[in-house]
Amino acid sequence: MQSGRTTVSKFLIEQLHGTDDQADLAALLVDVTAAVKAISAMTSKGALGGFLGALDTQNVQGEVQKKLDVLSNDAMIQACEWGGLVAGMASEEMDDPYTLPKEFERGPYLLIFDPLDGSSNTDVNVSVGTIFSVLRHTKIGDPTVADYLRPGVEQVAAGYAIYGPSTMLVLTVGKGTHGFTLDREIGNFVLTHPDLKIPADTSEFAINTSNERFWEPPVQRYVAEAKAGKTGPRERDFNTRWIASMVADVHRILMRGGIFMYPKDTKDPSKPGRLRLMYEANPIGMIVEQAGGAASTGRGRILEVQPTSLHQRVPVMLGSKNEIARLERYHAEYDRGEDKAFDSPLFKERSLYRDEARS
Ligand SMILES: O=P(O)(O)OC[C@H]1O[C@](O)(COP(=O)(O)O)[C@@H](O)[C@@H]1O
Repeated sequence: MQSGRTTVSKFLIEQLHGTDDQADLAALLVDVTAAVKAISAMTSKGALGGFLGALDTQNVQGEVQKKLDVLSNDAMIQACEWGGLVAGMASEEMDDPYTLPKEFERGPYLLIFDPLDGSSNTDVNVSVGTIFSVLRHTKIGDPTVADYLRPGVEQVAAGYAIYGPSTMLVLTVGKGTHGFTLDREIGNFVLTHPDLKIPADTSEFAINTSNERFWEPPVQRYVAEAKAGKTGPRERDFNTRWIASMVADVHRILMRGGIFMYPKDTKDPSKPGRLRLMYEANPIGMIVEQAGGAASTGRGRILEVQPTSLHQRVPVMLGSKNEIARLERYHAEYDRGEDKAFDSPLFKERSLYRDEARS
């Protein structure tokens, strides 16, 4: 390996030196990187390995499972169950938490993950990812579901892998957010993006605009003003991107700023959003905050949401903190009934959206 390069294991041991989690947490995260390398090999092989396509099974969200969803889930379990570092695991692809086989020692952590994020993109060769969150588990014996339902502020580590042109790992143990690139020649992740910082301001937003008429007015207002650009109250032009892989959209924001939104909408009022709190919003929220950004439901900090179920969904708005602050202000004005913006000419044009969303 080229001199001066730092591998992820060396980096973690240095970052965790002298902390309670010194050895075990570093070891667990290294086990996670082993799973990520296995998933990276499968995603990069694609059709050659017969890894594409869907199964005739559905996960607890009612989504048709892709072959890679299940294979990635297996890879995470096999890499992390044997080391005596976890007491249990929970995943987007499993209805209930995974109980370790009897022969494996129970460890001090709970690992919660989305084994393959953006799986709607697997068959079209667009970047996908793996997202993970680590909580401390101090109780003796197998954890109950309630042991997992802890707010994001209690995470001791979080990260994601992105399987794109290169495979990268971005993680935090609460001391900033750092990026590593998989060097396939040595089979290891090397520190390439230390101390990532998200600019406070941005002119780039990411949201699935096909849901626009279902959004709440504060989000309609924010997007309408961004689209109006120089001709509107923001007096500058905005750009938009939507990859439909949260990891890929968030990675872009860590590289150059921006905001990502998957707000609640009236498409399915029973669901307060599409993305899951425990293994999407919380880990990404910690990564973004540790990089100087903000992560909000629109009405408060995501990491302070008290979970009530393993697969619950939340509205997600995250990225450049000044734009998130603006979005929160729009929500507060709307909730106080002070949404004067909706009397603006910009909105008179778009009255269609407003009325429907209020009804
Ligand atoms: O299909 P939509 O509405 O654009 O939603 C895309 C969003 O859904 C997700 O694919 C959900 O994640 P999963 O693929 O893990 O279910 C996110 O990665 C992405 O941001």
